Amino acid sequence: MNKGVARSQVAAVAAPSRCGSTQNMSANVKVVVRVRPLNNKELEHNSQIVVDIVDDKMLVFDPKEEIRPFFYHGMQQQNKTFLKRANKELKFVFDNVCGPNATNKDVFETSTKDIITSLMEGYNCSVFVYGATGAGKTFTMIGNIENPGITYLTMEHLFHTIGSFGNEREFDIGVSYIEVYNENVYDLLKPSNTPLQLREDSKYGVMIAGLTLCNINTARELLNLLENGNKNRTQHPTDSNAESSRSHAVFQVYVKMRGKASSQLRIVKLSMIDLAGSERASATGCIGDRFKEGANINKSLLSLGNCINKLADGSSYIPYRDSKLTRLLKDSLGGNCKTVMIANISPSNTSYEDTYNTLKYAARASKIQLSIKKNIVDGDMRLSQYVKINEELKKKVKELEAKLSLSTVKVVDNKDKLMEEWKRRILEEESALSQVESKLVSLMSRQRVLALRHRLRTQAFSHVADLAHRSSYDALQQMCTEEIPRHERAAENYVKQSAGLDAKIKICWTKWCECRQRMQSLFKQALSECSSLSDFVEKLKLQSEMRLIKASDDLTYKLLCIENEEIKAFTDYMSDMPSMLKKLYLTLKGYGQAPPALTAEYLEIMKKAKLAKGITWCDSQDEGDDQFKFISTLDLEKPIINLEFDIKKDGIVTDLTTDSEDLTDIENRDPIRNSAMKRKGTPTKLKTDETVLIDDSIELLDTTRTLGSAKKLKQEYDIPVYDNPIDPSNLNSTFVLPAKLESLKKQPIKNEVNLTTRSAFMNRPMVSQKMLNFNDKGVTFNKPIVGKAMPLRRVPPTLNPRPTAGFGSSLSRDGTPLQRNMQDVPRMKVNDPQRSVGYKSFRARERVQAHPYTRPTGANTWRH
Ligand SMILES: Nc1ncnc2c1ncn2[C@@H]1O[C@H](COP(=O)(O)OP(=O)(O)OP(=O)(O)O)[C@@H](O)[C@H]1O
Repeated sequence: MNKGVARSQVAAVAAPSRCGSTQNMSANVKVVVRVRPLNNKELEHNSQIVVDIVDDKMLVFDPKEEIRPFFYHGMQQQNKTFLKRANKELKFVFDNVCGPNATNKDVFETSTKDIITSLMEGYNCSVFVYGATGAGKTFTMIGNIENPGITYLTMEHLFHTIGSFGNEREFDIGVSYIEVYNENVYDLLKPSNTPLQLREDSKYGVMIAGLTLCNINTARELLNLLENGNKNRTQHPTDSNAESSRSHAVFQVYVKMRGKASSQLRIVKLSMIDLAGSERASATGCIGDRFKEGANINKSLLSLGNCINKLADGSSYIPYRDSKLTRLLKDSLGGNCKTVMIANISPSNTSYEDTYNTLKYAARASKIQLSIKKNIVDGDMRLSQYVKINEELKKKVKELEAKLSLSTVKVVDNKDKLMEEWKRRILEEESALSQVESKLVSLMSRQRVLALRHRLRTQAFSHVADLAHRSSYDALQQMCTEEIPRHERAAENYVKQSAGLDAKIKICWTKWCECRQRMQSLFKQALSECSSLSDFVEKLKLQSEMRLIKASDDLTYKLLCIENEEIKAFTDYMSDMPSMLKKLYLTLKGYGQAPPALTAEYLEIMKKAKLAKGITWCDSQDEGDDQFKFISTLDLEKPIINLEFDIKKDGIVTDLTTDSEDLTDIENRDPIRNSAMKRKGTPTKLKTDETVLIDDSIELLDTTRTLGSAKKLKQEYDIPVYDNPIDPSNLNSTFVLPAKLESLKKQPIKNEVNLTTRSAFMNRPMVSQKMLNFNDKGVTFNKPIVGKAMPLRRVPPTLNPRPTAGFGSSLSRDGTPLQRNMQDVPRMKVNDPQRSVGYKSFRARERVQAHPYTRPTGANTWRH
């Protein structure tokens, strides 16, 4: 065996405590009571003895005193002992009772000598001393040089025993010495301020991490170790004991035995515990730190007492964890351990309570039943045993492998199930999403088709209206006028349908967004739990994209078909134009009325017509405009629900009321959107359900295209008064037609003035309910007014000389201030006999002037 101190892992040494083959046996805790002699103090105080030792196994606590008769004046007195409390006279029987004269050797002989035999047999053994402060625990355990304690004696005996086994076994002995002070564990062999930690292992039991183990070979070495260790132990004087130990000291010996002939290995542990004394603060007179020590001591001893009680009662739960001490003694008290308890008591009545308590605990402890087993590993097994064990292990391995493969299949199974479950959930959600999506796509397609049809219809109507307006052909104008209500109804229907679709799209789009959000989070969850679903998820995403692309393609195809039909109709319409144009041109030419510019233009058009491989759609510029984009694309992310093909935008009527008097200004404000809508003769729907008709009934107005000039013309032209006078200052070319145009149209049209101008007024349904003025000076009439562009009697010219009016001048020839852009036109009188001639010549001049090719450079007309 090696000498000296060596650090080693406790686990390695303590390992065998719960392993190896065992031989079970039951045993009680052996309890030895030691009664110390009265100390000097007790003797000085004439203390009475309250413990009567009957024999080596029995004692009586607080025995009855022999009552001697007391006589006074010859009479026996009865009440002599009336102040004396009643004796308990409790009889206790223990494994051994050592009296005041017993030496440590005697105690050793009766208590721990036997346990060395048990230790050699392979049992863990434990000895602890219990008692009040100053009861003689340390004296029993450690003793002194002259009278060594049981630790030394036990170890001496151990070494003696080891010596007797010298030929049979090899031994290895390690010792540790610790103290539990204030619920902290300290190493007494390697003093440190850092407490050691207790570890509990199901296999090896309670261990102390970082504990120092010292190898010793002789009892003398042990004595030196104990002496050094005790120097490190916490001791403080108390009233009860001048050298009171304030901690629990645990001395442990690990013995490793290996049979020389066999390979049998025994590793056993002997624990010897010197407990701190149980105490009453009053008895010890402790205050401050000592009081705290005492409280902790009492606490751990109380836990020990509880454990002893529970163990004695056979309780299934033992509160070992209540204190460090009980955790350390767990093995000694209730585990695989032969245990000896030495209860130290004082015989003095001054320690009456302590002695009584100690005896009670000792009595309880003696009832603890232990189940102990030998810690023997038989290393001398024959080959056949190895083979058998090997086969058993192989069998076990196979069983485990089978279990493992089953569990793997199960895991795979579970994985598949999980994947299938996710797929099912995703497909369910996908089906819901595609249903909503298909509805949304269908609604949006309908919206776009409707918008396109409306746009085409509006354009077509605008073309016809423009043509009719430009023409003086009454039939054409009539045709256009009849178209108005139809167009109005169509526009109304469009607005209604469009609004309905917008609402449906909005609802459907919200649903679609929710579905898609759910779908996204489902994808996310599924992928986080089952990454193998990534292909499946990607496939679904692609499918969804494909679905949208297809829907978009279908829509584009549908729109193209509609536009194709339109182009075809337009082509048919246009194909008649060249022949008509040719006839007209030739007629004009025949009359010598075709100017060179007109000829050049005609030839240019004919050239183009010949070269044209096809017809270019007149609105081809729409390709680049937003409206066209809206129609032809399908963007589910941003559904457009406020269409702008009408003048309505967000429920607000586009401003037709303007300060500008120039029609061109209005048209130019938003040429792309409004040109077709606000050209003269084009009805435009207002918020009030009325229709604005920009209607220059007097063809003369074509010369100027300005309202100011129109007014001026009308004033100068002196158009006769009809039914109701209208203030010419408010006269303009815009009329508001009521919604029920049909009824008004049926009113008889007066045709009193046989003038083209008048006819233009009369034959057009210029039935006004309200007049719009571009200067925001509208006048409302309650009754319908028929044909009423009323002339204003001219204001007599002033006497002041007027500036000469000329071409482009802002003054008329007669000095009347002209409106902006006013053209110089000859003045005519309606009642003039030559009026019609005058008018005709006026129209002729006007037309010549109006035509861009015919702006006169002199008085000549063009003749070919
Ligand atoms: N059997 C005995 N024979 C002679 N003296 C004894 C005996 N038992 C105890 N003593 C003496 O009594 C005094 C107190 O003993 P000891 O220190 O062992 O008490 P203790 O129970 O360990 O007290 P504490 O718990 O406070 O440490 C010591 O001086 C000791 O020498």
